[in-house]
Amino acid sequence: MSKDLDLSVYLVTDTVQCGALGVAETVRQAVQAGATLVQVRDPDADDDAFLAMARDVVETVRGTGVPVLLDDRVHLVAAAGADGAHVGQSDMPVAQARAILGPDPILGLSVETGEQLDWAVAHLGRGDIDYLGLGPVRPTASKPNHAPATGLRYLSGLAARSPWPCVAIGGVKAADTAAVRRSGFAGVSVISAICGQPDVRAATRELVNAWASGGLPPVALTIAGSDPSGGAGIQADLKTFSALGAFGTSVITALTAQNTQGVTGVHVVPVDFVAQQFETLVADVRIDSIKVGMLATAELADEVTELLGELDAPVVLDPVMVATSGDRLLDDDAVQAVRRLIAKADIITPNLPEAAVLLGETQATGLDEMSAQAVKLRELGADWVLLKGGHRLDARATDVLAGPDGVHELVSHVVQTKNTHGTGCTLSSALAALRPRNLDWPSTAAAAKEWITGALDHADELGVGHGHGPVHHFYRFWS
Ligand SMILES: Nc1ncnc2c1ncn2[C@@H]1O[C@H](COP(=O)(O)OP(=O)(O)OP(=O)(O)O)[C@@H](O)[C@H]1O
Ligand SMILES: Cc1ncc(CO)c(N)n1
Ligand SMILES: [Mg+2]
Repeated sequence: MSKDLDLSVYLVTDTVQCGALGVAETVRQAVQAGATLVQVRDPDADDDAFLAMARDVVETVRGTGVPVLLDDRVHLVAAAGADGAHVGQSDMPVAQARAILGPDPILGLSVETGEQLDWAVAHLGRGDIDYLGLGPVRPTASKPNHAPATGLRYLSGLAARSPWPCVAIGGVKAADTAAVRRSGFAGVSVISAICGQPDVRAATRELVNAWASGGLPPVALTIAGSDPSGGAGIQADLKTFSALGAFGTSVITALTAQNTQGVTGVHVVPVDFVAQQFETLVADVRIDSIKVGMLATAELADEVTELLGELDAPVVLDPVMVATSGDRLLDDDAVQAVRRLIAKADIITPNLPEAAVLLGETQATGLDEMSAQAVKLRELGADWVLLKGGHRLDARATDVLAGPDGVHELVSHVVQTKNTHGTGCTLSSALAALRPRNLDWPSTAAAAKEWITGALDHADELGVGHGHGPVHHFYRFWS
């Protein structure tokens, strides 16, 4: 009987690495964020302590449908109420384990070499085991004396020959998930990629989302204006997408003649051609995330509102009204149309002047006012509002994120630079690039804030223009 096992995100616990959070709470948060299988592992614990921990984990996941396996301790599976066991090459032989477990519980086997796989194929029936753990992919702290890492290429060769589904194990990181998925595995088995992570849910969701994407990068779409100076607009958006691991696509709403000192002209793209760019693209290319920037006119804003109804990807709306130089980028009569578009957005990212215009109020000066305006802006229809603080820069460069769960502050240090052209475009594009791989908007916003701060930290290394220069979109890549 083939068991319907979801091996995609397989958590192996490590008591030491789980730290103060503890094993059961780590498991609870990981399962909440989408972990599909749990193996309780602690080679140093005695049976009594191990059984207590296993029972705690079984109770923690009760009702979720997520199976709990015991590492090596086949004889404790029934007492723990667990769903099966996993044995290594030096643990109890599979035949003996299966005799103790009976036919129904899940049984996994570690395999490190081709010879071990050949032995299993020659000596084990299809139903004797349910999956193989192939590894180690790379040296792992969890098994310091383990067989030398054989690497994914070698292991995928084993997976291709295996009659059982296989998980990749041993030093597997979130960044490996795409390659593992493309290499024919049924899942990733991880310890330190989840255990001991500062945010277990976010770490787990990154694995879940990477696996769900089939190993492909998210495709992000920017619907915005062109900034020839490269610091803002679609140019900044596409650089940001690329720097953060998304494939960038674009629909251009307006051409600007612009440099780091100002905007000398705007040519708005005819609405029908904006629609034609969009329809031609989405007819062929999947879109996982959307950023909307400069719209220039009410007509364009209303057209984009219609077009967005054709997709269900998350939408980041940067309600662009004025460039850093102070030049207008949105007609006065277009504000109401932008308000209508907000209802289609999942998150909006106004700066302080834009928030004041959208609310018909004066610009917030203090943090309390920022929070109040961010909360009030949610009434326009977007669940999340990221009110950017670049125009009032307190000591922590505080932005305010308001959502269904309240208000979050996003903080960093203040970067002493004049090169802040396009910071808002860049931040909103970072949200669009990161959202498909993240747990939720708060974790996405925290990652985007960290990234934009780094781009500002390195902005002075570019030397572009004599006015407010661009931020450094590729600071993580250029030496
Ligand atoms: N000097 C700085 N130091 C640190 N963070 C900054 C600085 N200037 C801006 N930021 C951050 O950059 C992000 C963008 O905020 P900002 O208010 O500049 O957006 P914006 O006005 O829409 O930018 P633009 O319109 O030029 O694209 C925010 O996270 C803000 O806190
Ligand atoms: C094209 C374009 N979009 C957005 C901004 C906001 O900075 C800009 N300066 N130029
Ligand atoms: Mg802006």
